[in-house]
Amino acid sequence: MRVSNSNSILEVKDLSIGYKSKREVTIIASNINFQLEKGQLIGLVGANGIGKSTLLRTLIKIQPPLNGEIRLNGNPLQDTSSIALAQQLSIVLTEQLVSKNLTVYDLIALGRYPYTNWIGKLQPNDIDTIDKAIDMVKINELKHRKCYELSDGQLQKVMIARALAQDTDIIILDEPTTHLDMYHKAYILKLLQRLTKETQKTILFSSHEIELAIQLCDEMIVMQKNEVVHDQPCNLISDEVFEALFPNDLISFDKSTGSFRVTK
Ligand SMILES: Nc1ncnc2c1ncn2[C@@H]1O[C@H](COP(=O)(O)OP(=O)(O)OP(=O)(O)O)[C@@H](O)[C@H]1O
Repeated sequence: MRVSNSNSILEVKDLSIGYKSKREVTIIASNINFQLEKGQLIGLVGANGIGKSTLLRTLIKIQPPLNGEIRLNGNPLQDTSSIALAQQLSIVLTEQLVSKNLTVYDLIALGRYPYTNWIGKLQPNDIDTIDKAIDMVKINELKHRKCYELSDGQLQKVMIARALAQDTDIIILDEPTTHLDMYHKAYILKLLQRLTKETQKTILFSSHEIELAIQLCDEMIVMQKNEVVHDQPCNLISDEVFEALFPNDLISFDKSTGSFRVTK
């Protein structure tokens, strides 16, 4: 694959994703092509069951691609060791397998595991990175609390701080706005937008908050039945990509406001 742009963090070429069992291969999406660059906020959207989580799982190397190439910082993902992967890519999943008995600080400190020795002893630069992550997400007042004491919105911020402490080029989040109210959905996505600008990290998230993603993202990946499209939100609107996302018997997309309306 061509490494055409030194700012390119993640490149996907002719990718097919899906599931293989002994008896059959189920292709969820194919011919996926995109290139994500440094400092961008990218929203991955599409209808329920279209394959967003499958795509993210493939990008984070939990699931093998059926076909095609994924390159992280120019190197094939399949050849990237677990430790090298953890130094370049961090993950925030919806259903986190965190021990909620940990304090917020200790949970965020776990983000440093790719850099600490086998005892996991934090060095001064680790502590500095953890403190910066806590400051950036503005959760200083939470740091001595136990994770089980947190609301969903607070826990989401803590998980984002943990990913920042991991100090990777790209952070990938699967539905970070699930369980949040309207205000906190906007808050979390706005926080991600600010972090891309302040840190120049690339942040890719999946979401059903299409209208917020249109307003906040630099680029979006839209999964449709027969095609996966990647472009800036304004181009996706003028190409009428959002009109084709859902059956139009119930909702339609209003180009002028960038929002969906219930058909009367
Ligand atoms: N382990 C699996 N084996 C086989 N098929 C699977 C598996 N996991 C998911 N699928 C199927 O893959 C398709 C895509 O699912 P996926 O969870 O990726 O969609 P999604 O866009 O993330 O959905 P949602 O928005 O509802 O979370 C669905 O048809 C689903 O049934």
